[in-house]
Amino acid sequence: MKPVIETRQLSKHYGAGDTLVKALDDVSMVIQPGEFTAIVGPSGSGKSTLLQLMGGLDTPSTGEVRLSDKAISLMSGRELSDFRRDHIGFIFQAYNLIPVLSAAENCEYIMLLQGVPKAERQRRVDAMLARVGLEGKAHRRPKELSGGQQQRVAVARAMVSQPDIILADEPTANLDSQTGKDLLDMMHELNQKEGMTFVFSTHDPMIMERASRLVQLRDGRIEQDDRRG
Ligand SMILES: Nc1ncnc2c1ncn2[C@@H]1O[C@H](COP(=O)(O)OP(=O)(O)OP(=O)(O)O)[C@@H](O)[C@H]1O
Repeated sequence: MKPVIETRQLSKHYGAGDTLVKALDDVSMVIQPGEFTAIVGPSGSGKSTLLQLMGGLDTPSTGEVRLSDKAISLMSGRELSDFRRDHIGFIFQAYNLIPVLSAAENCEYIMLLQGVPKAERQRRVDAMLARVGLEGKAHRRPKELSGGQQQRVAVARAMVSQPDIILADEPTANLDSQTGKDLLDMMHELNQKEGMTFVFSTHDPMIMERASRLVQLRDGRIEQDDRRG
């Protein structure tokens, strides 16, 4: 199977000399379609840095990221932003919804940029909001929704443009444990039923328990990489 994302000897350094920080240090890994991967490790071990580089939101100091077998470094800025838009869904700890747009409009936005026709946009938004349990709340703005509901909108927004992979940076960190569990159940179901590939950066034991693969980072390096079942 063609990997969704591959990193080759990826490093990200900040500063120099005595103040050099190796946020990521020689990380090579392959994410296969259908995986439900948790990247774990102590605070400062490089989890967010790895996710940002994997999604082409940041550039490495050395090494390479390949998305669907294409090297990011060979893409122009425009090509990369189009590629990200069309192939990668992002979910962030702080939800990052657009406050002035409704739940439905937040989901519709990327499809507008993709040029998806209106009727198709509407169909996909309705189906996806129902899928994440938000039917009836399509017209609410983020501030009229709870944290868990906002994160559900973020999952719907990430899924609705039919990406190859969802990169989720500590998606449950701001949620109480029951709301976090419900959200995780929903993402796990999307993985199991629809084969959506997920990579999480997380401290959440519930995500670690469900993950099909656990990658442990320490000081910017992979300490352990276990696939289960
Ligand atoms: N812009 C930056 N400038 C300097 N150092 C940075 C920068 N961004 C990250 N770092 C450093 O890189 C290292 C890895 O940071 P990163 O945010 O990836 O860790 P993390 O594992 O996601 O941590 P947490 O679990 O606390 O979110 C840390 O030592 C951090 O201080």
